[in-house]
Amino acid sequence: MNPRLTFLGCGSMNEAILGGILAGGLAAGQVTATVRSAGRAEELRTTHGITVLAGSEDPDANRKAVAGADLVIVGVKPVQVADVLREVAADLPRGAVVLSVAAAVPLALMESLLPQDQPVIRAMPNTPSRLGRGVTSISAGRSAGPEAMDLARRVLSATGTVVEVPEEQVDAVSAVSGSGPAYAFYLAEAMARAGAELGLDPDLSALLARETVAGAGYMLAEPDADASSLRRGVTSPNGTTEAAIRTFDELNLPGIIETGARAAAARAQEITNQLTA
Ligand SMILES: NC(=O)C1=CN([C@@H]2O[C@H](COP(=O)(O)OP(=O)(O)OC[C@H]3O[C@@H](n4cnc5c(N)ncnc54)[C@H](OP(=O)(O)O)[C@@H]3O)[C@@H](O)[C@H]2O)C=CC1
Ligand SMILES: O=C(O)[C@@H]1CCC=N1
Repeated sequence: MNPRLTFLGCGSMNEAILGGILAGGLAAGQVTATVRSAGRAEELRTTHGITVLAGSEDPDANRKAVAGADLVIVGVKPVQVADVLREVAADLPRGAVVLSVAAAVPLALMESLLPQDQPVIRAMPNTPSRLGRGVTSISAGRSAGPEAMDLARRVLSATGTVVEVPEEQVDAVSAVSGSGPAYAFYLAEAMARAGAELGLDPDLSALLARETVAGAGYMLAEPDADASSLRRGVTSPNGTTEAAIRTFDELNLPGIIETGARAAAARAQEITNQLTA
């Protein structure tokens, strides 16, 4: 079966998923997306050849876009999810699976806004999905049975790895892999700055940092890769890398990263509390 997909909202995250899915072979003719602005709609049409409706031009864009959909991927900001679901609730095909990628928006909230038996799935993807190298968690809502979960897994497999987690773990997934690409880019930025401070031309240093983080990522992507043993492979006893890692440990960089991840998860909980108050 060639599922018909609708993306409600198509910014950074949903465009990354869209890119992965189209590269995986789904025909552009199977896909409809909605956005707010006409300019963004035109950009997406030109880039991907899909049908795009803009809310600023057609107030019924979301309602029209869900007609005939098998899978509806909701990718608006968390605070907009409830309004968008309310808007499309009456137009959703009965069996259409609604999959939300929004951080912090609980299944129960989404289910309360949709018809009783509508299958709802909460997902936490990340932007490397565009290259088929993403990792996405999925959590089933009360009416999302094996068929709905299989459809989600099948469609999302084009974007990379798909794992299933209980909903209470989604904030932790978000703190590791949802936000995680930003941590890796942040590391690349810091390495580039360090190189420039050590006297390298800033552009050269940025190139070295970028290629290094990307190259290390490729090594991590090999089957059975293990971050610790790969790190040990670079760290000669009494050598230069050991001096750097010892310094990171003395400054408790792992603890700093854990504190950052805890802040991300706590922020998700705070948003959930605001949305459900
Ligand atoms: N960015 C990431 O790495 C990740 C994001 N997420 C989640 O993905 C969701 C989207 O985030 P992100 O892609 O970064 O955000 P963006 O702001 O990039 O995208 C939001 C999109 O929603 C569109 N939009 C706004 N209002 C409406 C509406 N009423 N109807 C239809 N479309 C609308 C916007 O259109 P326009 O462009 O015209 O304004 C835009 O295309 C969030 O809920 C976030 O938690 C989850 C994991 C990772
Ligand atoms: O920053 C955010 O809120 C979203 C969710 C995970 C990654 N980006």
